[in-house]
Amino acid sequence: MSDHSATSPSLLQGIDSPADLRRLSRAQLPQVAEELRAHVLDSVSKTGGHLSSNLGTVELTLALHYVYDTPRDRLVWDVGHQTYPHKILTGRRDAMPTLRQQGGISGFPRRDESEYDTFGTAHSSTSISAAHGMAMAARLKGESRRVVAIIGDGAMTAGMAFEALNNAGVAHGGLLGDVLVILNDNDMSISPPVGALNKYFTRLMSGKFYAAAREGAKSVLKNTPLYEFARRFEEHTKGMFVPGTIFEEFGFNYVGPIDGHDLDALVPTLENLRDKKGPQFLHVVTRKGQGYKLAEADPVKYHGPTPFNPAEGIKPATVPSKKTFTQVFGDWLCDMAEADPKLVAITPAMREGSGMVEFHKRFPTRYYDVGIAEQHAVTFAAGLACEGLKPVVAIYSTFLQRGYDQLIHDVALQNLPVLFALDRAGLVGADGATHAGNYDIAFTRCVPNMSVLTPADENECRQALYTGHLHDGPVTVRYPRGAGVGTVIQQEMVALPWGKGEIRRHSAQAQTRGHGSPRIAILAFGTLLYPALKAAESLDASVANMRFVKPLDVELVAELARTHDALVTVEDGCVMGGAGSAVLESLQSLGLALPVLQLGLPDTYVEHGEPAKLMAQCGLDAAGIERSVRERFLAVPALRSVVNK
Ligand SMILES: Cc1ncc(C[n+]2csc(CCOP(=O)(O)OP(=O)(O)O)c2C)c(N)n1
Ligand SMILES: CC(=O)[C@@H](O)[C@H](O)COP(=O)(O)O
Ligand SMILES: [Mg+2]
Repeated sequence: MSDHSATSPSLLQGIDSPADLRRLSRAQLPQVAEELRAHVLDSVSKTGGHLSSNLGTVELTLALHYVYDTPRDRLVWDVGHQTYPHKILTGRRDAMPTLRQQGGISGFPRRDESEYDTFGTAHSSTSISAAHGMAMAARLKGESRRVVAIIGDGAMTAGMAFEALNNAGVAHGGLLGDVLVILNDNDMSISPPVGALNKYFTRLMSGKFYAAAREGAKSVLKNTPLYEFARRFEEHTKGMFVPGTIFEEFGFNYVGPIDGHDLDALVPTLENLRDKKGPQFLHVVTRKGQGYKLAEADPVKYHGPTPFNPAEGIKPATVPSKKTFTQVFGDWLCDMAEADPKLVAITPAMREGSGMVEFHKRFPTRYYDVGIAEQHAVTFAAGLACEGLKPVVAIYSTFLQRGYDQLIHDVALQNLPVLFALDRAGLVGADGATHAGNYDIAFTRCVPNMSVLTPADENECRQALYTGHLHDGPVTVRYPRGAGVGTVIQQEMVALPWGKGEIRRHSAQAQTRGHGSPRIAILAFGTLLYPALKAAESLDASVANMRFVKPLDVELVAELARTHDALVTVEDGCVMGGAGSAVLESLQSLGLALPVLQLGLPDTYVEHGEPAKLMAQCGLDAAGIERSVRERFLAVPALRSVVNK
């Protein structure tokens, strides 16, 4: 990165809104781009966040806010992980040190954060649908505004993007939306992109065509006035090199590919497209990590780094840290694949995040990265299972939401043995509410044939995955982001007793309910077993590690209900419909009535922040569990003596 800003007064510091940007001359834009890129690198290196994608969208963002009348014109970003330059130009420059921190600005666009964030997002491939909706609304309301969807080549692989193209490219009751779709093609997803579409994009921007376009454009367009430049640029890129594309078949006017780091190409092309009616499609070529050599060389490593020193780059950790649950899964997957040739593994574009790099290396023919296509991932697994294979779908809890109908209709209804390794269960931290895996217990346990396992620690996670793999039906094994308590992981795989929990702590008051001192039992699901055990010490409560939400260990529930005066359920999923609800349902059918306190994630969206602090805020650390138990049972006369201690 060259240091333009060292020699001239800062332009970026004078931009508090896009209107300020639009007052600058075209000749000043390269300096703004340089300062913007430096600001992104500087702030992300301090806060952590999505770096490579943001370095790649600097010029595109600048050109869009320069050409379009934002916020009147709508920019709809896909995924939204590349919106830091947009945030900086739209009044949030000085808030960047708070990015993804508790109480700070979000790492994604949010309608409640800025009027420039036209559509809340973080799950991919929604932009064209939303932009089409906005464009049609403008037509119906008689407003003349432009709507632009900016979507990456990775996000473009999802079926939803094509559903939207299919709909946006034709007239509805004679009305056609004025929508521009910009394909930001950096030839990368989080990991290298996959699939036939990627091959197609590669052909469109292949050395031969794209390089010739750039060179040809330079000579054709030299010394032409602005409007003429734009007109000829489009003609040049369109007519000469890309006679017919798939996007034209969808009803879009395709322009490109153009260099997304060249403001002299971007600004006139956008000006030209801005004034066109109907569905437009602009193919822009960018480089992920542009301008920061280390990120250019390894955009995967710099996709979402934690804080680092930009002068040195990301250093390998010196102290070996505890294994994350993701690593536990990755190790198990390789060991299991070694033992069972029927195992195949699927990721919807999350190879690194799901811990599958090693599996991909060692078992390339049994590894499937299907792109950002969660629905397909699930039904594809169903097909594999129909033919006797044992598919493992490694998927973040939040992204399984995309494949819910497929989970019910294609997998569970046919009782197919598909193992869902559900990573990022519970709160995830800096990504916030969009990525929180709060709902999977509730939405999987209600599906017939599904089994739902909630291991408490690393070793149990390995054994739960093994147990799930052996089971002849659909199973989810859920585990959170990051590390657990750090239990020793036993290499030997031993199946957990199916549908059975275990008592991990006995209250000292080992009596039958109603006699002697009152007793409380905590029924813990998943990793919250450990804070529950801690809370139990001062409460002198019994604690059960339930392990299974479904099939629930009803015998254990009955035993605990008969020998205790109150039950507490604890889980890192939503309270509504969650594991605690399963316990209540079982008590009801057993005809047992006693006070029950359900602890879990609240019926609100928990914002971004540090996971431990957020869990404490939700009352799900040891102190919070203890506090809630005391508060709740203080109101029950029969239990007052135990919680008053
Ligand atoms: C539905 C969904 N699945 C997976 C993800 C995780 N994810 C976030 S960004 C990304 C890659 C997107 O690639 P692309 O759109 O090309 O943007 P780039 O990172 O290249 O800038 C993925 C897989 C997501 N956000 N949403
Ligand atoms: C934007 C997006 O969806 C991913 O990049 C996500 O932020 C990754 O999260 P993890 O860091 O938990 O893998
Ligand atoms: Mg990309």
